[in-house]
Amino acid sequence: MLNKIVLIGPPGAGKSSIGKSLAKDLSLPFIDSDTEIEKSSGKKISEIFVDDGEPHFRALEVEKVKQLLQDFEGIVSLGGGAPINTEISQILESASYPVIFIDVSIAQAAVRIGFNKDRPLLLINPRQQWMNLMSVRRPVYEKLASDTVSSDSKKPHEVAKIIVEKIKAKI
Ligand SMILES: Nc1ncnc2c1ncn2[C@@H]1O[C@H](COP(=O)(O)OP(=O)(O)OP(=O)(O)O)[C@@H](O)[C@H]1O
Ligand SMILES: O=C(O)C1=C[C@@H](O)[C@@H](O)[C@H](O)C1
Ligand SMILES: [Mg+2]
Repeated sequence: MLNKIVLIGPPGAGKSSIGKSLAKDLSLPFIDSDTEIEKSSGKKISEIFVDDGEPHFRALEVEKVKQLLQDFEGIVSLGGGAPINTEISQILESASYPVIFIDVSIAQAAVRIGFNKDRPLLLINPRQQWMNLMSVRRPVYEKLASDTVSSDSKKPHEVAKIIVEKIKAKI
């Protein structure tokens, strides 16, 4: 039985929006690693970056994501940088559940991300930073993904529908 689907991809791909739609379609619960880190720490991600630094955020992230991947049954949206951690990538690489890379072009990501202060890695020159992150991360996302779906020019519920079709075709 399908009890877990993990969504990976860069900021602005639509993981959180698509994940919620997918959860509704499949009548499964939804969880977002960023939101869970914020709940446990009582701080926004941007505050953790400013107050405690990125290494502290990454330490919280690896523990939270490992716990979610082990215990949570439903749709899991991971923070954009989570798959870069070796412990997390090893878990995803040997996973028996679908790992979906939500791809997006820089043109669409730029529109969606804008200058949102909630994305601490993209505060200065967000377009260039996003491209820098993607040049390192794209090969990792591609290696870990059991399927890739682009969210360009599609609404979250349309992407969710495509994901369901791809997964059902494999069962
Ligand atoms: N398919 C889409 N078309 C247009 N806008 C979208 C689409 N998907 C998401 N958005 C919008 O883009 C923004 C980013 O979406 P979302 O938060 O779901 O992305 P994310 O991949 O979870 O990003 P992050 O890694 O920063 O959490 C939101 O404002 C959302 O409403
Ligand atoms: O791409 C990243 O490294 C990040 C993406 C967000 O989901 C958050 O996890 C945080 O802002 C870091
Ligand atoms: Mg998100």
